Amino acid sequence: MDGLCFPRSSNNSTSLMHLATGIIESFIPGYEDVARYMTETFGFDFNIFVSAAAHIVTLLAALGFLWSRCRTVGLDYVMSSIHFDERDEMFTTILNWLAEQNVGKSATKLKPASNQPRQKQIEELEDDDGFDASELFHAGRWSTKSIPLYELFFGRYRFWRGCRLFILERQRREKVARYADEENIVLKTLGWSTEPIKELLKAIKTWEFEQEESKTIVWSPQSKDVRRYQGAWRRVASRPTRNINTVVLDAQQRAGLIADMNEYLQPRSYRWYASRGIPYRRGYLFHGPPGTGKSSLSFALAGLFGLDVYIISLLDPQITESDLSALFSSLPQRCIVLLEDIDSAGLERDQGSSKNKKDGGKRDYSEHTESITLPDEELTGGISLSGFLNAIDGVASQEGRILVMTTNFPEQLDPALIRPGRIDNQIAFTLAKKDQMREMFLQIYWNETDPLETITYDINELEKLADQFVGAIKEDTFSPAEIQNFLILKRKDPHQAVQDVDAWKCEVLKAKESGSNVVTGIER
Ligand SMILES: Nc1ncnc2c1ncn2[C@@H]1O[C@H](COP(=O)(O)OP(=O)(O)OP(=O)(O)O)[C@@H](O)[C@H]1O
Repeated sequence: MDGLCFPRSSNNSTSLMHLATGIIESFIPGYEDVARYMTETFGFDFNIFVSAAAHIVTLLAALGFLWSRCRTVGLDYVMSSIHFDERDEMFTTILNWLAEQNVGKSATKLKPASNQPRQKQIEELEDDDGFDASELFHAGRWSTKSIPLYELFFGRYRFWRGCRLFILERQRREKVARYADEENIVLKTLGWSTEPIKELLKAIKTWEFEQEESKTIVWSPQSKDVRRYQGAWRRVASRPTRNINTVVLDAQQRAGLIADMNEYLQPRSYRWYASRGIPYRRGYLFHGPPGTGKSSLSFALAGLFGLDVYIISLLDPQITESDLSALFSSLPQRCIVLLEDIDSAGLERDQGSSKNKKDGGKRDYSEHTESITLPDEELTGGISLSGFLNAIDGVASQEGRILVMTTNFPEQLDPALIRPGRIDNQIAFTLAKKDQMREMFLQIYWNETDPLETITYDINELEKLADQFVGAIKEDTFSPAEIQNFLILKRKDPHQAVQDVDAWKCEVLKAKESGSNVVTGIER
């Protein structure tokens, strides 16, 4: 310290001061010169000033830290909270709800909504009339109009509901595995009861219901590698609900089916089944030729009763028998499980052929049907009939679900698959009857409720045209899908449909007879 010109004193505080000056100098070269200059200019020891400032800053930082700890611990003590991770059904709903509230609208940090169904953006576009229908459609241009949906970024948000303050914290969590949850949210409020948060959650659920009232949510099995962390099912679509009246069926058949499902779904039915020891499950088989409305009716029924649809393909190589059991056990209490084209799912029983015979895990179904032993594993699709029956009947399988199987070939199904108790009601779909064709014709051209249509037809005129149209086609000849396809082609003019129906009919029949199923060109 020889180079220093500060007045020397023998007391300890001065030597400490010089020590401090030396330390500061080693971090900030030139500090000594500045300190000397300041001391000489202003006539006081600048080192004392710096040292005091350093003490004050340290003290304030310590106090700040203590305050934040006390506040967190103290607030945690007087607050109740409910925690959600990504697997919880409410996780996305809460974020979506919040994004719509003032807190979401005024937030300065947002992120694109990861779980928002793409469908929503597309629907918002559908109302867009900024497109000229006479121009060629261009998907790229159309998609530039899509409005991305956002949700709150990680952080802490406060919002009021009535007189109560709520806090939402969106937190990133440490990754415990490749596909593990990476975030969670915590809803907090002041007080030692979680009731106000539960009330809020009920209101959020109601909001969600109102948002999706006219939607049917479709789920499919989660892919294998993420199933363990993100649950068995994944929401794949949210489709506009199909009005049950748009599926043209025999009126009595439709009414009977609706009454049957309604009776089953009523909460009191659960008690009735339980008190008699009958498993609370119901199964339907929709059978008939392709394009007769089996899938359409399944979705329309889901919409009518507000049920989600869970679709499983038994041919999915990712689904093993144990996966199937897990899928059935993690269904919600009320839903429709749709298994389409069950005849092609390769569910076979082992008849003792050397090809299929396996030693282990046999199950005897003699009690239910003829004396036949089924192995636990068959070849096709990895799911055997016994594995499938175990999954749908097993103790872990969710009660309250409705199983709908569809097939074009009911006669090919194993009796064990469709025995009462598994399939309680069978609905036969047929090729188009006269009444069905008439109803379809009227539905296509009667646009009373469609404000986008420019031409409206008088209902009496339409009824006359419908009669002419139906008069030209023999019933049980074409599927409703074929009729619909023709009417869509002629959707601009019902007169044209009546005029062209003979030519169309001949062409389709000719194609069917030749087995080609190919009809020439599209003529409007
Ligand atoms: N009964 C019907 N009422 C109204 N539309 C129908 C009817 N049947 C078929 N369609 C129309 O035909 C198309 C195909 O129908 P859908 O997929 O429901 O038939 P499907 O019987 O399930 O056929 P597949 O056996 O090939 O799966 C849909 O667009 C649907 O609107």
